[in-house]
Amino acid sequence: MSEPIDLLIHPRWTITVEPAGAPLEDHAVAIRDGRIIAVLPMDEARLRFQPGETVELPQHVLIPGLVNLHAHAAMNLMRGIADDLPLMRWLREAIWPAESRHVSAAFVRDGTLLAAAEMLRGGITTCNDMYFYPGAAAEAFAEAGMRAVVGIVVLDFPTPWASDADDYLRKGLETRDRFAKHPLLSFSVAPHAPYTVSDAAFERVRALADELDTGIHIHVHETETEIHESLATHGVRPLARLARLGVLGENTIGVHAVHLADMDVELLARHGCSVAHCPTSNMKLGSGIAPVTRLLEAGIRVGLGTDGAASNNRVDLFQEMRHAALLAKVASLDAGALPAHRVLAMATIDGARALGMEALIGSITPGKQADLCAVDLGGLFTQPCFDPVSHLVYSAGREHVTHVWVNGELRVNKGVPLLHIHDKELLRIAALWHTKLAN
Ligand SMILES: CSC[C@H]1O[C@@H](n2cnc3c(O)ncnc32)[C@H](O)[C@@H]1O
Ligand SMILES: [Zn+2]
Repeated sequence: MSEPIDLLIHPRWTITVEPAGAPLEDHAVAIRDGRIIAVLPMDEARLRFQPGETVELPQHVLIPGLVNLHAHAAMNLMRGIADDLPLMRWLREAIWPAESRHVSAAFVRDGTLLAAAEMLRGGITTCNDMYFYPGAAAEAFAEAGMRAVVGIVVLDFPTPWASDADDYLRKGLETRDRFAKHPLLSFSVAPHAPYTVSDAAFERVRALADELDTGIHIHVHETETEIHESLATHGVRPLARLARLGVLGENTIGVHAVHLADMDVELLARHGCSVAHCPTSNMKLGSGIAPVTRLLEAGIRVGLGTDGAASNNRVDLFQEMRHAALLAKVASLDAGALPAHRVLAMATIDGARALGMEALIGSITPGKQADLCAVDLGGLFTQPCFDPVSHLVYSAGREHVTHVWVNGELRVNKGVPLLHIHDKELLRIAALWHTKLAN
């Protein structure tokens, strides 16, 4: 008697990511109740299972859904609003003034919906987000059916969302309680950066993260200015200050980590921190090149992030994979630096590990949730195909993504998103905000 299952996916290649190894050919992935229950040769799958549905993908590669380890999803509404500026001028002269005028619950909900649609279509199934009005972001991710870790943001200055560090934490906690039972949502504590958060607020951040057993998500060592200012104000480099305040730990994700002395790498490694590498944002803001090879050699987990659409200006992990691989080679003048399979692991299982979600997502492994992405390698631009992993990183793009599943639910089918909200409506929303922000 064959076992009933909900779905059998039969791609040409399956890249499980873990265990690492050559792509599996002519295998199938069996899914029941949103979970992967087996990865096995198709011949065996035909005998063993009675699927409710079979999806044949004869020229596709199936990979785990991609994990965006750092995003400000709502900033999709500010794509292209201020280009070609370095970080501090970009923030102080353009972005923060625009945010203080326009950010609201409606802004965050609409912007996050747009970003979720862009991410899902590009194969991203999990987003580690950090933005104001986390409740509005959570609503949008839930509506889009996308997995997200929503940041409880903390700054020491007032914004439309909250007045001071206590207010950010109190409102963030209320939001977390509101979504506590949601199957796709979880929360982290997200102090913005060392230069916007006081020692006293960091102490509350650490206490809250300990109490809730959540991660900490923070921008660190993005520019040299940040380090000089910290030395002038606190007498130590930002990471040393965070270590002193107890903010560094196995659940801490440091975003950017571009300017690192040996002592900084040593601190990250000793505390078991992870790094969210955002190569495109680092290039576009002229921040520099993160020393990814050094970080990996020190045993530090490195995942990939897009950052927000105002500093990228795409929310596209295929782009980040390619940029990460190419930048590492340029930085070290070593073509062997960051090979394709390592970069794919960074965009999947390493991101999942950084989020403490490796038991749930990040690889095509029995027992994990069925967050999956199919990429069509049958077209002209990906011919011939000697190695699908090479094509994923160096040749293909998000335009080749055809199917995306989250928890076994189809979110993109043959390139067409299956969201409750249609593209036409999303375009109308974007146009409305464009008018508001332009005036
Ligand atoms: C507390 S909500 C997030 C806050 O961060 C700003 N932001 C966006 N990108 C970056 C970046 O690369 N470095 C530092 N801060 C960034 C965003 O505009 C919000 O104000
Ligand atoms: Zn950021």
